[in-house]
Amino acid sequence: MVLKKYNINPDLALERQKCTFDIEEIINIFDGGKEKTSQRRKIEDVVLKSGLCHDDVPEECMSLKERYENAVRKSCFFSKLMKTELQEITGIEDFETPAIRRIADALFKDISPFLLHLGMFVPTIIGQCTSEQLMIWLPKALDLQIIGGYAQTELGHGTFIRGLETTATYDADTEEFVLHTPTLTAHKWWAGGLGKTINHCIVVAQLYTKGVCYGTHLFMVQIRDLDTHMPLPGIKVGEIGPRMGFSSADNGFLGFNNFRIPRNNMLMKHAQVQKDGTYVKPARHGKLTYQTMVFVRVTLVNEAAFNLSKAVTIAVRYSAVRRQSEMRPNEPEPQILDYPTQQHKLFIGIATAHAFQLTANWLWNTFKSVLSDMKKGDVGTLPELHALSSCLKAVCTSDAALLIEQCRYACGGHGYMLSSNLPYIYSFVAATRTYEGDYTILLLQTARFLVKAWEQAEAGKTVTPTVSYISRSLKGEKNSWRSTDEGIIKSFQAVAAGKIALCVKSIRDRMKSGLDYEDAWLLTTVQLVDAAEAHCRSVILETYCNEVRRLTKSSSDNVKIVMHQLVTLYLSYWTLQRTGDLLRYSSISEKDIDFMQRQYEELLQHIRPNAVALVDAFDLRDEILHSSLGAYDGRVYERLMEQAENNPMNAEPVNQSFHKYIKPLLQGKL
Ligand SMILES: CCCCCCCCCCCCCCCCCCC/C=C/C(=O)SCCNC(=O)CCNC(=O)[C@H](O)C(C)(C)COP(=O)(O)OP(=O)(O)OC[C@H]1O[C@@H](n2cnc3c(N)ncnc32)[C@H](O)[C@@H]1OP(=O)(O)O
Ligand SMILES: Cc1cc2nc3c(=O)[nH]c(=O)nc-3n(C[C@H](O)[C@H](O)[C@H](O)COP(=O)(O)OP(=O)(O)OC[C@H]3O[C@@H](n4cnc5c(N)ncnc54)[C@H](O)[C@@H]3O)c2cc1C
Repeated sequence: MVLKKYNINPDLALERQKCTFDIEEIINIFDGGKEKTSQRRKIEDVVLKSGLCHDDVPEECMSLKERYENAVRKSCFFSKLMKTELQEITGIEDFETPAIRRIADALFKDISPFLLHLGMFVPTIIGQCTSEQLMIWLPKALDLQIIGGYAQTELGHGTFIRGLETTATYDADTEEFVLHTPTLTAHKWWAGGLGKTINHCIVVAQLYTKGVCYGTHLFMVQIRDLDTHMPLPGIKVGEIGPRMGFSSADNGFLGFNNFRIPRNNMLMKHAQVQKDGTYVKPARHGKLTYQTMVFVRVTLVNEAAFNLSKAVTIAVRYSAVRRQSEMRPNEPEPQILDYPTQQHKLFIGIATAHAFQLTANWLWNTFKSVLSDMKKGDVGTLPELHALSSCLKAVCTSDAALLIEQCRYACGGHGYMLSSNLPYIYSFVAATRTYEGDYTILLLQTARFLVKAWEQAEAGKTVTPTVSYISRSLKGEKNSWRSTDEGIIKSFQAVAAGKIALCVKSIRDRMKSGLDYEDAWLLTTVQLVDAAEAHCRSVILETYCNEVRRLTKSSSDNVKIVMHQLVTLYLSYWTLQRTGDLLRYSSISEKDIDFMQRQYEELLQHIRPNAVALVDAFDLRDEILHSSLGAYDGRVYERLMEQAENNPMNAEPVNQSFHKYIKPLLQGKL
């Protein structure tokens, strides 16, 4: 749609006059510097001027088939743009640059069928191929001569990778692997792009050679003819059907009937099958084939932050424009943003978007540093990265989904309109809580690491920095509540330590009463999930505080003030959410809680004048927001009416169903 130009709504104009800080300063902080901001804006200009974002009818009014075809069209032209103009004009060659990710949303209100190509296919080639394999597939994949996906999940198994049923059996006579789908439940299910778009696929299958099963490994498989796009003989492939979201992409199913691929199509960076069928196991770590999942989990923390920033921008701008009810008899209707309960719903969204974005950046740097250790042959830092990326992916996607839904509630009935974009943002983020490792499963992975860390600390060994609070707790350090940043973080660490201690105790007590370790663990899993969540909270709180302090060192005082107000709001909010835990594991008193409640309510008032400016500082263009409620000019009612008038349902005054059914019904002739 072409966005009509309106004058700024006067309420929003006034809000912007109240701003106490330089918005550009905050924008630069989140972009990573002035230069990065200007580079991002340049990329956005190129894409927006390309005309690619235009749809003749609103996407939500298209059929599923039309939506898919429209998204393919845009993906192809966008890919061309990335290879040509974007590279030439901005000098950017890296597809994963956050700027490309952001502007992609101007093209796709839902998602691109090419997402998995860039999000998982290319990263798997980079992380799992030998240098010879890399030279064959990477240039083709980057140049989009081949388009791929990642087919791991099956109809019967997603979480439990070791339970996957697809087999890849090595035939030494022909030096080929035979891929086979032995049962109904062994069919690959869900892979993005698989339904209709891709011609290649990374397939995860149980490797058999010389009659022995060596567990799951990765294989590069061509599934469609490059010219006709017909499925190759021995391949059964299709689309799995309509979903809650992801409607403009094609999630697929895939079955193999003794389908042969060359030996060299096993991705052999870590494990190999030699020509005679001899298996060479990975030298360093058994789970290196899971690396792409770790990469995506890291990027999903960024997705949580970005999508939450979109939702809260929409809801705050709308709340500044919307007037409803009265605070005192006969007074004019206030902006709904003036209600403390509305501020309570929304300001935590702004603070959380900051917290998650800074945590995402920190996690990305940790990921890069672990990769560089691994390149040198050191896999010692991988378990901590796995534990961190697992819990942060789980908690950030889950919190973001809840807060996005809260933004929708904050917009009342209009938030329910697809044109608000809130339902799209929600359904996208809701899926991220499940895919790439379900919430519970990933927290249990972190819990495993925490219990081990506890045992190591008990044995007097040094533990990694993110769990050093465990050693302090074991040494008997008592928590004394202080309502400072550091004090609150320490108390949250005391909560995590207390919960881990109880888990360890429960497991041991259950074992003493005769259970084996597996059963004792299983019966403790409710507590273990809780402990891992508590650990994750302490990591986010600490990272957020540290990063704000570091990044605002040379900022103006006004930016320091407002960024720190958000940090304090975040700390107070979580303190009040977790009073039960804090009363149990820290020395917080009822008086302290009263103080925190008052502080929280005062902060809402302090932040109120800057609320619109703070969401403006996410610097999200209208074309990215796609929202009738959240546009920069605040012309909510004009846009809602515009959308209604453009609704294809209104193209004819009388729908044909009247003549076919209603009239005969009215006349008793049906
Ligand atoms: C042209 C237009 C384009 C526009 C687009 C714009 C471009 C932008 C591009 C970038 C975008 C980025 C966004 C990306 C979005 C991508 C969309 C993704 C869609 C979804 C994809 C998927 O879902 S793929 C499938 C994912 N599946 C899972 O995650 C399954 C979850 N299950 C597991 O991970 C495992 O089964 C398990 C961990 C639960 C258990 O595994 P297993 O049984 O094998 O292990 P154990 O439990 O026995 O543990 C043994 C031991 O190993 C450790 N461990 C486990 N996992 C790991 C790991 N990953 N790394 C390291 N170590 C691991 C575990 O902790 C144990 O350790 P111990 O020391 O023994 O305790
Ligand atoms: C939109 C979308 C896109 C996707 N894209 C892809 C893709 O491109 N490629 C791909 O391979 N896959 C993809 N997936 C699949 C996704 O990775 C899986 O759905 C996800 O990993 C969860 O696995 P599952 O569906 O088997 O859930 P299940 O494991 O069946 O989970 C169901 C419930 O059981 C619980 N549960 C399971 N095991 C345990 C346990 N051990 N302990 C306690 N509770 C347990 C879970 O917590 C959950 O509540 C996609 C999924 C979605 C929704």
